[in-house]
Amino acid sequence: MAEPVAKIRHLTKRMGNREIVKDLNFDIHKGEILGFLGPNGAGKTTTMRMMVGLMSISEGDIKINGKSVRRHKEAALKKVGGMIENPEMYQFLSGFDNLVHFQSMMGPVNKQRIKEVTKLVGLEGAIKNKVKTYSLGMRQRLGIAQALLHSPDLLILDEPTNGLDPSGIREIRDYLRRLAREEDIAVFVSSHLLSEVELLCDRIIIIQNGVITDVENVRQDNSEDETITMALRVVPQDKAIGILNDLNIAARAEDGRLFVNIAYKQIPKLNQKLVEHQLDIYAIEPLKQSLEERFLAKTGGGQL
Ligand SMILES: Nc1ncnc2c1ncn2[C@@H]1O[C@H](COP(=O)(O)OP(=O)(O)OP(=O)(O)O)[C@@H](O)[C@H]1O
Repeated sequence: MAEPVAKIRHLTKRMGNREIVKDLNFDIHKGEILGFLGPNGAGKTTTMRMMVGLMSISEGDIKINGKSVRRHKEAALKKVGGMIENPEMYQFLSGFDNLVHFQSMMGPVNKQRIKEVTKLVGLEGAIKNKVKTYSLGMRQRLGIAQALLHSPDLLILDEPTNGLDPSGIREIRDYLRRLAREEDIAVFVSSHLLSEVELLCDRIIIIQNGVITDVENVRQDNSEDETITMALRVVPQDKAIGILNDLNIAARAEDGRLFVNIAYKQIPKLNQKLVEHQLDIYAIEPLKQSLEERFLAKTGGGQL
């Protein structure tokens, strides 16, 4: 795998005698959307503020493209775009003029880039309208466009879907996925909603009380030897059980389905056998556990 865009090592933040963030270690890779999931007050914003240089680091370091945020802050943050808390916008200016204004504070205005980022977040039709006419979702997208102006390799977004309705959440999700895929950007996004990060992210880091308690792959690629649980809806069932037994696969019948634990690579063979014996196959599907179920199983019902 290519070098990670960001390497977070032993990252710690102290305020007074409290450790708000304790010894965080993780990497963020190009093209991935990494979720940062935790309840209110877990330390997500504090971590992100350190990652965009808005807050000093007490201990440890963050390296972006190999450059240390602690020692070479300006060079390290050159390729980082962030939207932490609600983006500040001029309500009486158009979205376009807001982007021009923001870009002019950082250097020369590049209208071509403004057009590109506008397209990336799907605001072409409204970019000349005043921001005060925008919905919350459009403002969030304009904030993301602003963070993208200088073509960052790493985009850091703190609760970008906060306060949005389901269609607004969906829009942000679609645009972020497109960004990661088409621009090959690493996206690090926080949320306190498990169901939301599960839909959006490739991988999720769970933080509780300033400590990483879990890292989960959301899009699971099954390796050949991995054992998975499959649910089979086949008729007649007793004949199917006989075939499974011949293949040394134990089956459990429940609710009109058969549940089997088999190696991923055995699935085609099983399929073939059932067809050969002319069984009626209605479904052969992996029994997926939702992230919530996996999380509850791991924490023994712990609260997020
Ligand atoms: N400037 C500060 N001084 C003292 N304590 C702080 C400060 N900022 C944050 N905290 C505390 O640090 C903890 C983590 O806060 P943080 O905002 O990082 O959490 P969070 O996971 O982003 O939660 P939320 O979603 O509510 O913003 C909280 O207990 C908060 O009260």
